[in-house]
Amino acid sequence: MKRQVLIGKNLSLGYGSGNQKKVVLSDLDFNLLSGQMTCLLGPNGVGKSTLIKAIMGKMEPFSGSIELFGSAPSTYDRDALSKKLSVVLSEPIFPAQMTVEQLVALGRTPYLNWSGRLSDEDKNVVNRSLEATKLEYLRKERLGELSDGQRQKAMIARALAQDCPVMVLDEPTSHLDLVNRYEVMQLLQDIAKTHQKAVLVVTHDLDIAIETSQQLWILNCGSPLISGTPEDLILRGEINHLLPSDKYFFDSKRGKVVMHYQKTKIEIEGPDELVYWVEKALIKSGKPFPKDSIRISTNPFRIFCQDKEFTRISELIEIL
Ligand SMILES: Nc1ncnc2c1ncn2[C@@H]1O[C@H](COP(=O)(O)OP(=O)(O)OP(=O)(O)O)[C@@H](O)[C@H]1O
Repeated sequence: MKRQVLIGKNLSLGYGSGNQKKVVLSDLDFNLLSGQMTCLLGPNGVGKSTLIKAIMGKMEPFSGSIELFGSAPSTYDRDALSKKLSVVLSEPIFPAQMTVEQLVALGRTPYLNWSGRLSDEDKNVVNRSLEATKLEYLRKERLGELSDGQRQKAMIARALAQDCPVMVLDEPTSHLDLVNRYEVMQLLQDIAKTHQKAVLVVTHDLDIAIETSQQLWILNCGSPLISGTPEDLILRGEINHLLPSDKYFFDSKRGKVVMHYQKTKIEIEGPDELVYWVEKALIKSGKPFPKDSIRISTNPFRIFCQDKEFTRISELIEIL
């Protein structure tokens, strides 16, 4: 049973006051559900990090409300909040001398007794968090000596060790390679599902968000927050709210953002999938299109044009 853990109603957020007031987000309504990973997407400067600050209780709304388990985040004391909400910020501050293991153990701080010692259970949680993020081999390494991506994973491991019902991560995969991006997002999705946590991830990776999340929240300047399953947003065309330009659109058949290319005037004959890539390469080349029609065959892959036969698109482009 999914539960609403974080609710925003008519939320308006921004900076400054009086004449200097700058409203960044207005009339925002949302429900973050447990058991799901939700990805928050939107263009640079739209206010994603601002929303996270409000969720962390670091700023009061200009109007409307935000409730974490029924109370405004700013009303929780530090200990109580750190048992409800773990946060991974995009530009984390870290002591360079600290080891990965020490950082991850910090996630257990809210649960330590007066002695400040880790219990066996705390140590188990730290080990499980290192294991889940595949960081065991780096446990004794100092944070200052890690790559940006390794450090990013260590920050995620710390948030996992904090074991809160709500996890909020601001661009947690920005320094990771492609495979690690998928793996970390898949891990967060698994955690959400298996442990009934509500996970909110700010990301610019639309493809990975579509592939791994159960909910998308789309923020765009001046419009209400759009939310729904990725598949619903694609089928209803609402995903295009992320792409205000006439230059791009979300191709639902291919499942990715593509540019509006000017159609070629030449005739290309062959299987749709191959015609698509040959046409794309011809347009991108900027070369004049061949006067003759093009035919493409599969098994073996061949391009026939101007009485010649090519095994690669680049060979055809070279002669144009
Ligand atoms: N401390 C601040 N004081 C005043 N304005 C701020 C402050 N922090 C952010 N802003 C402004 O608020 C707006 C939203 O910024 P925010 O960092 O929330 O955007 P974002 O969606 O997270 O962007 P990005 O994708 O680039 O990280 C921007 O116009 C920014 O200039």
